[in-house]
Amino acid sequence: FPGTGRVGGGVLGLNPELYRLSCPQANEIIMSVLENAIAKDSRMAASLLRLHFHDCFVQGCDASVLLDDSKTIVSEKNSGPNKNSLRGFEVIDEIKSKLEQVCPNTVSCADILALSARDSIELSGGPHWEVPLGRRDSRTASIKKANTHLPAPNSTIQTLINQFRRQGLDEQDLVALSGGHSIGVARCVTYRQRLYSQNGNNQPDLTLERNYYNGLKTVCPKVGGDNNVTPLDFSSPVKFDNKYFKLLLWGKGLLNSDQVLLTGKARKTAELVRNYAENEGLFFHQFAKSMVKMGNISPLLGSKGEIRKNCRRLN
Ligand code: HEM
Ligand SMILES: [Ca+2]
Repeated sequence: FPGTGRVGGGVLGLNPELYRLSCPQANEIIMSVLENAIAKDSRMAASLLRLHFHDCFVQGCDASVLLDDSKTIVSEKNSGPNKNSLRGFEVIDEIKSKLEQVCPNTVSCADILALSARDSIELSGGPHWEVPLGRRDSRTASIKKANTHLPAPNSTIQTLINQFRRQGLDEQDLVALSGGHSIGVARCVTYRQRLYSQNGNNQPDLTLERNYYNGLKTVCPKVGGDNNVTPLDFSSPVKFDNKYFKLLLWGKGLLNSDQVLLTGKARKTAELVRNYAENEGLFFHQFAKSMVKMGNISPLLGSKGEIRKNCRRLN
């Protein structure tokens, strides 16, 4: 099974069938909570996808991102990339409490994050994939790694490639997973630099298409409005599709980290952007593959970690 190879000391790898006997209702419960949550707030699918990503890039997919501050924990929620930005914690709480009622001490918070990300994509019109299961929950968190390992929106292409490589992910994974920005929104603070002073020279990023740039300036003024949000993919912000890549071809990527996949002078990533813009099936196929790969980053297996009863705190 995937996940087996990269773990030292675990006796078993991850297994998509893990809860078939121990919690057969798990999939249905998760799906029904998500359907309601997304019906109430269409952005929630995007927020849950991002939660899984921000978990996996910090200590691996171990639900470290869900831990609140406590005597022994410095929460990752207060790191630069996460603060005032991550959302969806209440939805994960609701899923966890329902699962604890029907199959106590069985489904880990880390697996709930992976399954919620998968189901959110499906509910948004994207591909389906099988999720290897059996990640256990950490007894630690790392605000330091959250501050250093999560990519920044003004990253260069080389920084993005390096940060993904450090997680065992290659350029194909970087470009396909960036397609997660097919849904959801970003705050003005995350892209303001591109509008007003891309290189500290009081000039906008010249790769921004003119009309798109003018529109963005109205939501994101030079001063103030830090938390004003705008879609990452304005052409279909709640539908998971390949429009994100088409927008990049037209100079309408929102974040610098989006646009440099095409313009950043890395021939491989630029070619992948063009391929995914052209062929949605190819994008869906690679996205599913890369999500499984990301979901397998350093899981806690065997007797490592624990199955938390409440995702916000240690048992
Ligand atoms: C390649 C490097 C990446 C960078 C630099 C990046 C950066 C960002 C930033 C700055 C935001 C807006 C946050 C805010 O304004 O509060 C965001 C949102 C989002 N990101 Fe990424 N991201 C990256 C990769 C990914 C990946 C790999 C995924 C998932 C597979 C992902 C999924 C999302 C989603 C779904 C949202 C919208 C969340 C919402 O609306 O609540 N991102 N990202
Ligand atoms: Ca983690």
